[in-house]
Amino acid sequence: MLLTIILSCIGALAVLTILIYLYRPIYRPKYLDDLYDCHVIITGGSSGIGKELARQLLHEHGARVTILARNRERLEECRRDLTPNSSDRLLCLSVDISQSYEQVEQAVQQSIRHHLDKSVDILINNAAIFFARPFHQTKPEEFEEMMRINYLGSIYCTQACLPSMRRRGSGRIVLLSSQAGQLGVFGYTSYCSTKFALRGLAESLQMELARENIYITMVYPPDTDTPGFKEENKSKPRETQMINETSGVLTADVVAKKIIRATRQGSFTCSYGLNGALLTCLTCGAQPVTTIREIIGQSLFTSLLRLIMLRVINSFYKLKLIAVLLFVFFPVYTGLSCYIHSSDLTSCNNPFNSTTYNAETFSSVANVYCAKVHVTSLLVSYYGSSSCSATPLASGVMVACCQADLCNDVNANYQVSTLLIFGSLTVLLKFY
Ligand SMILES: NC(=O)C1=CN([C@@H]2O[C@H](COP(=O)(O)OP(=O)(O)OC[C@H]3O[C@@H](n4cnc5c(N)ncnc54)[C@H](OP(=O)(O)O)[C@@H]3O)[C@@H](O)[C@H]2O)C=CC1
Ligand SMILES: CCCCCCCCCCCCCCCC(=O)[C@@H](N)CO
Repeated sequence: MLLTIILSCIGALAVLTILIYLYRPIYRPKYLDDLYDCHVIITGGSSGIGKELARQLLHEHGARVTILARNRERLEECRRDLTPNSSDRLLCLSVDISQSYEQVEQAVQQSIRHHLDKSVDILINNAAIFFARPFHQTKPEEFEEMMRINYLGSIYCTQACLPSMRRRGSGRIVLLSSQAGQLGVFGYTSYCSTKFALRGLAESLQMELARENIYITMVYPPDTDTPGFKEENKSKPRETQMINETSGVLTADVVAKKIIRATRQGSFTCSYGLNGALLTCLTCGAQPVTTIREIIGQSLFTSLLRLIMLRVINSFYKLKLIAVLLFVFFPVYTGLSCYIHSSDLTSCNNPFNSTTYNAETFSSVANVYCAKVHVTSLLVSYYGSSSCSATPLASGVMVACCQADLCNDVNANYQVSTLLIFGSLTVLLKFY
């Protein structure tokens, strides 16, 4: 008996050892301890995520940074912002990374000369353009331009930096993708394609470069509050907005911090929040891994995630109808209840009673809330963290909170009725 137990223990251990050996991470990059005096090139570093990366690398890590972007005024403003006392640690060069390889190469050479002939340690391919628009409203030239900047621009910069990294035998290359580089999203026919292209590039290139101690990091942020994002929002289809809202909005500061960490670790992927982790696990495909945690997570959970994703996608396909229902219902309902409760509401500071109120601000505020309500109910039901009955409740609470936002003074009657009406609406939608 004892012998059998001992033998099976040894057997189990042997199997485990073999499994761990077979499934060890494909490569293990060395952690970059010290970024002081590191030579970093950031494309699109004059705005948003790129600018925040430049700021943190300069001021928190003491790196030497070169920013490549087109607009000279924005570059100059950025230089003043980041180094008010002017410093030779920051070089800003005006170049369009999508025009020609030669121009990009010249800029990289200039950067190397400027930073005391140090070869490039880290290249961050961050520059991109983006907009959300249905396929049939997008011109062929717009597809071309986006591909040229987002994809070819990254190729040119990577090719220009690689020789010096190779010579030294180490380097890190970061490619800014997006959650929209992990799944197709309504309105992103042009943008998604460029980000999917980067994924193919990253997987193939990593296979070539791992033996040379050069590691690639693909970054998949959700919506991030940047000048580019604000511009994009001016003409975003509602469907795109509602889908994107499921992942929330981050600040450039948070996004940049994690990019720097992932780059130092040499992780192949860098994602954000619960949706990010789930999407990265679901879309792992044939990409390399650098940690045992990823191997276990991906091999155990991808099939389950596929099932959940099918439900999520199903709701994305039906968004239009749900959106119409909600967008019609919400303003009408809120208008009515403002009218009914107008005496309660006058006592508190709410925007609907102020003189600046007009129909347009009213419906745009209402629309944002609608999206949030819908998204909350989606999340609650898909993550299965609560039963069906929790969904309308969560939405009701959400609306109640939104209205408390509008009206500093919390009015109980008003909110209870909101909760009930919205609760029943969400139940209807759920069964539909
Ligand atoms: N903000 C978001 O919601 C998200 C962004 N991302 C990705 O993060 C990256 C940065 O986004 P974000 O900070 O919002 O972008 P912004 O639009 O705020 O900034 C883009 C930067 O890229 C530069 N740029 C654009 N085209 C070129 C070009 N042809 N040559 C050189 N530089 C160029 C711009 O400068 P100039 O115009 O002067 O050339 C600017 O500095 C992008 O790759 C984006 O796809 C991913 C997920 C979400
Ligand atoms: C099982 C897993 C469930 C996961 C739910 C899926 C959620 C998808 C959200 C997609 C968000 C895309 C944001 C793109 C932002 C961006 O890149 C732009 N701002 C720039 O153009």
